[in-house]
Amino acid sequence: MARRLDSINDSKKTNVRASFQALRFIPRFFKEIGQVSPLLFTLNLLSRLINAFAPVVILWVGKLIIDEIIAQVAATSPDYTTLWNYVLIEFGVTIIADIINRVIAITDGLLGDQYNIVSSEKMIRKTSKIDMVHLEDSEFYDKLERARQQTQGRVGLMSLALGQLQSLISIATLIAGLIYFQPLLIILLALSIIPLFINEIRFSGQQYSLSRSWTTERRELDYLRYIGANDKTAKEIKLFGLTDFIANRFKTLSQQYYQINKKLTVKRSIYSAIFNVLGVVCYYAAYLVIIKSVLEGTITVGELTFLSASFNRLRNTLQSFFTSFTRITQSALYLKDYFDFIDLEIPDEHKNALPLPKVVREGFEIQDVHFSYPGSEHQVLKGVSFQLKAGEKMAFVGQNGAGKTTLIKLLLRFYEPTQGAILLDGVNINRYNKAEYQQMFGVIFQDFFRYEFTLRENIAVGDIGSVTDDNRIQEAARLSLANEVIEGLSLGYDTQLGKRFKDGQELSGGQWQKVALARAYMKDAQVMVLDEPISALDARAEYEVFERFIALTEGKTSIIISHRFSTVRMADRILVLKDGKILELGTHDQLMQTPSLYAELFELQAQGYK
Ligand SMILES: Nc1ncnc2c1ncn2[C@@H]1O[C@H](COP(=O)(O)OP(=O)(O)OP(=O)(O)O)[C@@H](O)[C@H]1O
Repeated sequence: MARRLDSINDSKKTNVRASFQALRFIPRFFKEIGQVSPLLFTLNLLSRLINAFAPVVILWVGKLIIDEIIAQVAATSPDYTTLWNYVLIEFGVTIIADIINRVIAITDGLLGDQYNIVSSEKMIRKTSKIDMVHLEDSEFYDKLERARQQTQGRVGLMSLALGQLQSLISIATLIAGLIYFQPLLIILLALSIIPLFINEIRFSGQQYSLSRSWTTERRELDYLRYIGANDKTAKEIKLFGLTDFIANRFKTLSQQYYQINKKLTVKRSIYSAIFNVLGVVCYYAAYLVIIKSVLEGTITVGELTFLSASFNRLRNTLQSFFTSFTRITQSALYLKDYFDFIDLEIPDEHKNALPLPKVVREGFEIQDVHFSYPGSEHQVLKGVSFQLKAGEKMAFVGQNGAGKTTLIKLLLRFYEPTQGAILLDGVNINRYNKAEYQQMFGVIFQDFFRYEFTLRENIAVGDIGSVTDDNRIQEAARLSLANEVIEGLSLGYDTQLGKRFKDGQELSGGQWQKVALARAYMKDAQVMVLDEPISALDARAEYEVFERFIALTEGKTSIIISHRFSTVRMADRILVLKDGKILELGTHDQLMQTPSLYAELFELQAQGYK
């Protein structure tokens, strides 16, 4: 069942066969819906089953009524009892069918909503298990986009597919009526419907191909829409006068899609119209056959109304059955994307994983690590080797793009080295269970996320299980100086942060950093990593924060990335990276005593403060 990511790189051309093949996902889709709420699902199916017979029953009673009227009009002493009973039956059936229709509509809505919740949750959970390598891959994002797109269409697909089952039974009963009275009508019916069906299937395949091949562009359109109307980008867009640039880019791209789509839609409509005319011709041919039978006295007038109405009803039901069918095949192709995504194979980390050391004894050993990002030729790390001893505080410094953050990402197993290895207590880190291994770290990245949650929740994301533990949250806030932020907030820890939601309060860059830093203090992590998350703090605050960090992580292994040398010097050892290689490694004093890049940069910064 599980599939590899690269095995679902289907070609863009999707044909009719692919549409039909995608239908194999429908039973699984129904199974999932059934599991969401067995009761609602059964009720829905039963209601549809009962109502499937309603059309033929109503038409048949209609025939009985007409025949009865004609009989009573011709009778010398008419008796209307049977007639009124028929009318009463038709009335009853109509009312009951209407009530059942409401039940179908309600259960459809409820089931659809519930399935939407369950499947969206599944997607969120699945995404969290996917490797960073895939998450940073644009092709992967296209898949995700198509799977997400299916989320919106799932409710409609469900009622459509269930409706098809109902239509199928109605069609069977109506066809049985036609065969009983006039088998010739079936041939006319087939003639009127089949070309329309083939046409629908053909265009539906083309429509999906088009929409699929435009996934990347649609993602770009979404992005342009987002940056064009967004509080975060508004400042720059205004100041740099980017509105026209973004709007024009959006317009050009969407116009291209519109034009291709329009061409296809118009073509599809023209063909449909032609085949529809054929349908009308067939209907009138059938009508003539029926009239002829009445005139020859082989069927009654009631049967005439029954047959002509049945024929017409069948034609309409079949037509909508086929149109819905093509819509279903189209949606089923998206369903395939969704299931492909859900079925993505995640290597079983628990198998053969070694137990993680409870306490790090020796530390990390980075052995001749080389690394290039997937899909890139550029070697970011070129043979990096060093030891990070247990309990040691190390600082990484180096120019922008030197590879500091990349080194951290490898240490955290977001990526694997393309060459070389990283050992923890003498064992390659990829031998440990990844989730457990990553739990060992308390990390704050420079591009930490600003969650538009409350302040309390923003701090608690460092250890979300403790979201109700006021003492821990307050202590973490005190250590990171985030408690100073609270003074300006109306609802204290319960203040909503950010501007997206009602009563949200925005923080300054430095205040956000203090909040993010508090996350690192939320859990008692064995290894702490601060990847330049406090660059926006004022000099006094940064110094204070680092002093606390050093004191608090006493005896713990930690890594600090910073461009401020006053901070860096507090580390036990300093590693200077240049173009993916280690240039220098030593204590502050050692590096200062030799003519080093570190000493040069340190002096340069110190001069600036004089
Ligand atoms: N996800 C990625 N995919 C491809 N290349 C990347 C990715 N992230 C970083 N790089 C490249 O890797 C190189 C090193 O980046 P890295 O973020 O490790 O530098 P850094 O030393 O932390 O820099 P800074 O001080 O600016 O944060 C850069 O050339 C960058 O363009």
